[in-house]
Amino acid sequence: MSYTLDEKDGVLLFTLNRPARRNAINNDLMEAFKKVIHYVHTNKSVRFLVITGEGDQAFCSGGDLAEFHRLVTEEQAFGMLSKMGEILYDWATLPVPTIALINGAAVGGGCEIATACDFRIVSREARCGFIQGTLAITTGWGGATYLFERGLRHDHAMKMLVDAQTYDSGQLEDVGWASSVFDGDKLIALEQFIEFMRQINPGVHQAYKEIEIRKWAEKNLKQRVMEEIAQCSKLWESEAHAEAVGRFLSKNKK
Ligand SMILES: CC[C@H](C(=O)O)C(=O)SCCNC(=O)CCNC(=O)[C@H](O)C(C)(C)COP(=O)(O)OP(=O)(O)OC[C@H]1O[C@@H](n2cnc3c(N)ncnc32)[C@H](O)[C@@H]1OP(=O)(O)O
Repeated sequence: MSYTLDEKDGVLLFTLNRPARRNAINNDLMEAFKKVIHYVHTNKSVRFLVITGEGDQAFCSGGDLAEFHRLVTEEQAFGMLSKMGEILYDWATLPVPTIALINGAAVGGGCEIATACDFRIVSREARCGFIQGTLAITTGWGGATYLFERGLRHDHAMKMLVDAQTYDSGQLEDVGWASSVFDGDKLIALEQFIEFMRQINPGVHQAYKEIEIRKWAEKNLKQRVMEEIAQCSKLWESEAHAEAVGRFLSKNKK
């Protein structure tokens, strides 16, 4: 199974379980995201939605380059990118606090998924970054649109995107992307992070989420996400992108 889903004491823990692929997102995992979103909407017992990665190497390495390398044209790319873009919008507008429990590298689309969450709790050893630029593309799942919504100083947000480099946990906290940095057991860190939230009525959490969701509706956020995705789709069919992905996929091959 490419993921696990555990509900305990109001916390729904969604674990990406493809460690041999650094928890890369393939079509199966996109369907899993949809199941998780439906579960949250239909189970009022869920008070917090947490996403994490299996193992200690990666939270999520973004789209599965082997699976998606087959997508060549702008139209083919838009089909996959917009599917995940819709999913992430539905994720970002859930009525419960969403937490990215970042146990390792969060790069590319993995960084976008974390940015679409309300909170990012980052392991001291983790490195995260919007590395899409190194593949001659831009963020393809709405991550830049969410990043500009997260209240970072504009130059900090822009530099994360245009540098296309990974940041260590200290840098991520300095620029305001990481909500907190933890050492040791991630589940202990999670419980410490939600200690006070647990004491508050879920209706309060839902009301605060609705304030942000109303703002996003007024600002046409979803339309802006789709425009971001259309832009990435155009770059996807470039020779530079195909060559960059080909280099990555051949780098470890004997
Ligand atoms: C799809 C759209 C979306 C967007 O446009 O927004 C994106 O996500 S684009 C960006 C796609 N992601 C990447 O380019 C990241 C690629 N991965 C890495 O940079 C590294 O793997 C890293 C930093 C995550 C971890 O490095 P580490 O040294 O720990 O591991 P390896 O690189 O040796 O990888 C181990 C193993 O996993 C395979 N792998 C890793 N990432 C992916 C991936 N995204 N898709 C498919 N497979 C991946 C890698 O090929 C190795 O396989 P092996 O068979 O063992 O050689």
